[in-house]
Amino acid sequence: MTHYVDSEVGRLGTVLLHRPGPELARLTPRNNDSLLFDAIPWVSRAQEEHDAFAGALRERGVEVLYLTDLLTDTLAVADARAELTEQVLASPRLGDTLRARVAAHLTYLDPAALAGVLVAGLAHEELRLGGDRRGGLVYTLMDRHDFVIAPLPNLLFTRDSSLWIGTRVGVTSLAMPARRRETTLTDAIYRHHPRFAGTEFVYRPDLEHLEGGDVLLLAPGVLAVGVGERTTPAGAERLARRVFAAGLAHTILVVPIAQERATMHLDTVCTMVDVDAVLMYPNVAHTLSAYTVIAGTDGDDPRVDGPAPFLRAAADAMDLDQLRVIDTGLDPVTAEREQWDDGNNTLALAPRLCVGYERNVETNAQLERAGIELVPIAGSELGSGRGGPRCMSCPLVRAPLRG
Ligand SMILES: NC(=[NH2+])NCCC[C@H](N)C(=O)O
Repeated sequence: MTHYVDSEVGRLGTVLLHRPGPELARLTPRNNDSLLFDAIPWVSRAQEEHDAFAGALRERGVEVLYLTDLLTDTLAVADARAELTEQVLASPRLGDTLRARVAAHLTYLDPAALAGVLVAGLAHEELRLGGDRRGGLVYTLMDRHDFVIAPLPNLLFTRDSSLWIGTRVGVTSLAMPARRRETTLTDAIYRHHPRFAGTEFVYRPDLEHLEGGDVLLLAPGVLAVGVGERTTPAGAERLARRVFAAGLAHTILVVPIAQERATMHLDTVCTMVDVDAVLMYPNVAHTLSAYTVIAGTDGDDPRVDGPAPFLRAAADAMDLDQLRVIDTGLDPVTAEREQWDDGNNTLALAPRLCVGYERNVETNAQLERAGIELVPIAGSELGSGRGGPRCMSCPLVRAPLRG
């Protein structure tokens, strides 16, 4: 099985999704901020919306893999099960007494049930230790609303926890505490699931912070990496060194983005919809700048040029006269609303064909005017975690653009 991705727009063959489940039902007004959701989603409607998203992909010939299915298969591998169990038990929040109780609880779960707990977490009352203080001091003092194992509601955004460049997978290094455990799951899948046997890694979760939403494969050999709230300059430099060493790219554009929630990843302000066209948030399109990083010779440090305007630097690196820009929204207010609602965050199924949220009416009209076909999906509930079709998908196979 060859997995291969060298662009944002080559015909999509296989994608990794996560169907949201009981982990979303853990969100309350008390914890939604720290769990990085802006509202409390209606779970069954979010699932319907997600099923429609997956259906739209399948209808267009895309193979959809679900993270929970891969995780369940992976947990049937003894080493993977031991490793993943050890990782949740290692949390210093537990203490030895509670740790032993949780370990006993997990031992009896079959792979599917264990996958369920790893994703949805374990609430205080679910452990059912009775009133005899068998959980020890930590369990006794734990708030009834707290989790013994925290849920992973942002697993929905599979874009961030792993990424593919060429034939290699990168397991990323997530910046926010609420998401860090996600990569224990993606890492175990890629290292132990038979489908990925022999796959080489381009990035590891113990390296400097880097999230998939910040990485755009502008063209074969050319990457853009956003640095801001999530990916650090050190993460971008580390990725550059690793892709250069592996011969996966010759140029990396490092793009500083505002360190705020509305622009947490580069793909919240810019996605590609054709080999030479980007959909961009107009309020930043012409102010965004980029540093061009190219491989040093003979193991020297990479060379850094710039800054230059992002659109100019990108066109040069991609060997184009210019990059076509399609705006999110028409006026600044509509643009700001639609950017917030992930109008920019489209998933290309092929050049000039992409999936986007139906609610971003102006952005979608702009796409149509530019000759881009849009497959609209509903996202009123899915969007409450601040992510669109690109964030909710991790491409594993795209038809190569490289000649
Ligand atoms: N690639 C993306 N834009 N991902 C969106 C992730 C949203 C998620 N709630 C977070 O804050 O991490």
